[in-house]
Amino acid sequence: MTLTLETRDLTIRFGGHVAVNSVTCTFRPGELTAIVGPNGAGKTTYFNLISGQLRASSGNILFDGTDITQQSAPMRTRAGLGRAFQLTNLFPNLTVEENVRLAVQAANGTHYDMLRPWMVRRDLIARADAILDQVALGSRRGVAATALSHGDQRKLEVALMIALEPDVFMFDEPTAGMSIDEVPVVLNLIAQLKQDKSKIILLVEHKMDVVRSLADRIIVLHNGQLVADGPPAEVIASPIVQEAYLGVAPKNTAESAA
Ligand SMILES: Nc1ncnc2c1ncn2[C@@H]1O[C@H](COP(=O)(O)OP(=O)(O)OP(=O)(O)O)[C@@H](O)[C@H]1O
Repeated sequence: MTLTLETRDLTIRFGGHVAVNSVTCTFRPGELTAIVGPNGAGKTTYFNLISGQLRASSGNILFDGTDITQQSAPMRTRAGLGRAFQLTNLFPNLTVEENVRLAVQAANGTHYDMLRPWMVRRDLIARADAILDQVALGSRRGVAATALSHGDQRKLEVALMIALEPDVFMFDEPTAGMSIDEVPVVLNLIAQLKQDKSKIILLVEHKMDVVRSLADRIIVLHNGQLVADGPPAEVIASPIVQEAYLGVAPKNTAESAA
């Protein structure tokens, strides 16, 4: 059976406000889905529901055929849902290299062989090195996580997610706050991850140029509801998006769509 991630009538209420309203959607491997919509549409809330940071008021989340609606965020991570760590999840005083090695070890913990510790250790070190190169942090390996620039911290967050070898990669505005020269590194990294067609990739993103360059599919949330779903060109051109998304934030999108 193909791996799928599915939300069924997923809903969350904050008091009287329905932030995510009965969203039904299926995500499949080999597809990068961008989740777009105006400010306050419910994108991050939907993301948090999927990763387990928030609990649904009603509806279900199914991952690989299992209902994970009631599972904690760590359980979902172990099951294969990867979300970029916030800095608070890192060891801020450890170096970049130490953080990545710890994540690689955590991912391989169950396979640890007491009789071959050095052999295993060499494998893990090589894996950590490869990930550091992949995210272009090789030259920053000896720097404490807390001393990194904002852009490098975001890269480290992605490195830790890669280390955990998830089936689902979740990116919430991965280039937010980055300097102009840091952005391509992260976009190339996501494009590289897309090459592995066994992965499901979800991306919350405001910048339409980023969405256009990476997405295989776009879903649009508006007032917590799923209002469009399809190939990028089709969704961007649809009247509901022109009105609901581009219409609501003309300045933002006119700039980024240019
Ligand atoms: N913990 C919370 N308590 C109360 N209301 C919340 C909470 N989290 C989110 N909301 C509300 O839910 C709605 C959706 O917020 P959310 O952050 O998911 O939107 P978004 O589409 O990610 O917006 P943005 O693009 O601005 O990040 C907003 O009206 C927000 O104020």
